[in-house]
Amino acid sequence: MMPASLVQCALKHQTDTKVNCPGRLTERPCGITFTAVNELTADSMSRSYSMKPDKQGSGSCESFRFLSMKGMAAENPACSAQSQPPCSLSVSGVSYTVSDRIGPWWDLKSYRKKWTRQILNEVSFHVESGQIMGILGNSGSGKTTLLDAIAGRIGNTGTLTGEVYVNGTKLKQEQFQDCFSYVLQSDNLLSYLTVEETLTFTAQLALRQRSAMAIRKKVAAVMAELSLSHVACSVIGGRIFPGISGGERRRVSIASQLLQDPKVLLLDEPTTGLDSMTANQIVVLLAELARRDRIVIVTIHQPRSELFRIFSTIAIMSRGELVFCGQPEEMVDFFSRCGYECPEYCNPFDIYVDLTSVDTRCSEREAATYRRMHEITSAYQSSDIYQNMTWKIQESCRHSNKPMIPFKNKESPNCLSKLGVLLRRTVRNLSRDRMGILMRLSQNLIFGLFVAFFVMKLDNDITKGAVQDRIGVIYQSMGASPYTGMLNAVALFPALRAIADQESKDGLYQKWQMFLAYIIHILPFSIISVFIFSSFLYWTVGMNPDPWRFLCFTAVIMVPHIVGELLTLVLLGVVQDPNMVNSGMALLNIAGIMVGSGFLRGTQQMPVVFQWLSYLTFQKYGCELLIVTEFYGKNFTCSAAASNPAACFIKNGDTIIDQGYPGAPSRYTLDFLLLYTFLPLLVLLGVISFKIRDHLVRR
Ligand SMILES: Nc1ncnc2c1ncn2[C@@H]1O[C@H](COP(=O)(O)OP(=O)(O)OP(=O)(O)O)[C@@H](O)[C@H]1O
Repeated sequence: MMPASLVQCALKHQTDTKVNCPGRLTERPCGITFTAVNELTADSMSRSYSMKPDKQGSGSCESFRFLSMKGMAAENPACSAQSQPPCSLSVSGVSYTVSDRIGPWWDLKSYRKKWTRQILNEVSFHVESGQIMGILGNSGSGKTTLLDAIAGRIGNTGTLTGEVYVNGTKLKQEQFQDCFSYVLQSDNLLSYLTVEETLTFTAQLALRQRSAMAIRKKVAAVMAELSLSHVACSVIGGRIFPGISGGERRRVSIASQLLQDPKVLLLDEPTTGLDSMTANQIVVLLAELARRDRIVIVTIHQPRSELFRIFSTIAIMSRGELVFCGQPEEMVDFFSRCGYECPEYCNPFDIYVDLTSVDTRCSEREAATYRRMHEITSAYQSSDIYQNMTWKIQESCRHSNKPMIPFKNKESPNCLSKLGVLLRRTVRNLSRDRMGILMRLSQNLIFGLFVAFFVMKLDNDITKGAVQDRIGVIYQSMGASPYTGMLNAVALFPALRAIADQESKDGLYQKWQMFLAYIIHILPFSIISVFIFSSFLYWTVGMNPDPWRFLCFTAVIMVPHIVGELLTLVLLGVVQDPNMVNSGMALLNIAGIMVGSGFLRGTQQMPVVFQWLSYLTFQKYGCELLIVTEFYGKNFTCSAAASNPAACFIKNGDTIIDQGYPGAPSRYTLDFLLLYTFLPLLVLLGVISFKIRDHLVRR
C-alpha cells in the first residue's frame, strides 16, 4: 500500500486538458521520507521503509524527505566502512536517428521515399554507485534503445550522437563492452544444465585464469547473493520439461553477469512475464545489488506502487525524450506542480506514464497528448532537478584527477581454453537430452528402413533392375543424407546461436568459437549415426559384399550428412530465420544433386556451364565414388539372353562406369580427397559467416 499522504490527492486534469506547467520548480512542498534498509523479501518491504519527519521542513505542514540508499549508507557506519570509491555514470545529450522508408515494399511509391526518425532525443542523466535507476515509458518510447546506446550495443543502422562518461571519462567504443553488464529481456540459458553448472561454465569463460577452487567460491558467493543456493542443483528447464521458475531464471541471468563483478549493471525489462510478486522481488533484489556500490539501471513496465520507494532515480521516457528524471519524491512534487496530482489509491507509475504518453488512436488525441508531453518535458528541462543533474555531469567531468574506469573482471583465457569450455558445456547439455540424442542417432536409420523396405533385395539380373535399383539406392543415399544433417542443425543450433549472440556481446568469446564447439560436439554423433545407417542398408539390400567397399560406401555417405549440417550452420550464421535456412538448404541440395550426380542427365550431355558448375558440388565426387564402389568389376546375369539379347547389352558394371563416368576408377583417390575438402572449406566458410554475423546482429 502506498502511504496515504503520497496518494492523497486528486487528478485535476485527467485527460487532454491543457496543462499549465510552472516554469521552475523551486519550492519544496510537503514530502515523505522512506528510509530503506537492506531487506530482500517482498513481505519485509513494508517493514523496510519508514517515514521520518523532515527537520528542514517548515510551517504547519509536517514535512518528510526521502532518504536515498546512498544517504542511508552515510548514516549507517557499517555500510560506509565497506564502501569503495563511488562510481558515476553520466549520459549527455544522447540522440539516435534512423533513416526509415515511409511505406511497405509493396507500396512502391511510398517505399521509395525515406524519412528520418528520431528514436532518442538529447537524453541526459547522471547516476552514481549505490543507486538504482528505473526507466519507465510506454511501449516504443525508446527505453531499450537508450539502454543499447548506453551499453554501446546499438546497431550501425542509424546515427548515434552524444557521450557516455564513466567516472567523468568519456568511454571509447572498445571500452563499453568491458565496462557494462547487460541483462537482456529474454533469458538465453541451456535447458539441461543445472544452475550451478550454468554459472560455473560462465565463470570459466570469464575468469579462466583463476583456479577451480576460486571459481567454485565465486559461483557460490554469487548464488548466495542472488538467493539461488537452494536451486543450485536444479536444472534450468525449457519449454518441454519443467525446471526452475521464471523468477529464478531471471536471477540466473543476472548472476551470470555478476560473475565479472561489474560496477554498472543494465537490465532490459527484467520483470516482463513474471507475476507481480516475483517482479517485485527481482526489483528489490536489484536495489540490494545497487546498494553494494553498483549502479543499476533497469527498464520496467508497470511496476507496482510499492516499488516507488525502491528506486533512487526514476526516468520517464516518451517518444525518445526524457520527460522526467529525478528522485521519486521530486517526481510527485514535479507533477503536482504541473497540475497533475496523483489520485488517492492510484499507482503513481501508471498515472505519470499515462500522462506523458502520446495516444495515437486518433489525430486529435495525438495532437493534444503530444502537446501535453511537450509541456511537461519543457517544464522538466527548466526545473532545478534538470539544472542540478546537468551540474552533476559537468562536475564529474571537470575533476582533474578522475578515478579509474571500473572495468569488469576480465582474465581472458586463451582461444583454445574457451573452445574447451564451450565444448564441455554443449556436450554436457546434449548428453542429458535423451530425445535429442535418440533423434540424432535414429534419423538416418529410419530413412534407411524406408529405402530397404522399398528396394528389398538387389537382384543381379540385368532385366530385373540390377542397375536401376543400385543407382536408386545410391541416389537416395547421396540425396537424402544432407537433409538429416540439416534437420539436426535447425532443431539444435538456433538456441545455441542466441546464447552465443549474447555472450559474445558480453565479451566472453566470439560467435565462431561456439560454431566450432558445436561442430566438434556433433561429429561423433554424425559418424555413429551414418555408420548405423550404412551398416543396415548396405547389408540388408545386398550391395557389393566386399568389406572394404562397405567402408568406402560409409566414408562417402558420411560427407553429405556432415556437409548438410555444416551448410545449414553456415546459412544460420547470416540468416536469422531457420525456416528460410531450411528452404535455402533444400534448394541447394536439389540443385547440387541435379547438376552433380549425373543421374538426371549424363554429365557429358549437359551444357558446358553445368559441367563446370558440377565441379563445385560435393554430389559429383560422392556419386562418382559410390558408382565405382558398387559397379567396378561387377558382373551381371541376364535371364532374357535367349529371348531378347538386346536387353542383355550391359554385362558388367564397368560398362556403366565407362558410359556415365568415364575414367572414374582412376580418379578414385582424387575424388575422395576432393569430397573431404568440402568439410574444412565449409568450416572456414562458417567461421567467416559467424564473423559477418558480428556486424549483422544488433544486440
Ligand atoms: N534500428 C531501428 N530502425 C528503425 N526503428 C527503430 C530502430 N531501433 C528502434 N526503433 C524504433 O524505435 C522505437 C523505440 O524502440 P524501443 O525498443 O527502444 O522501445 P521500448 O520503449 O523499449 O519498447 P518496449 O517497451 O515495447 O520494448 C520503436 O518504435 C522501434 O520500432
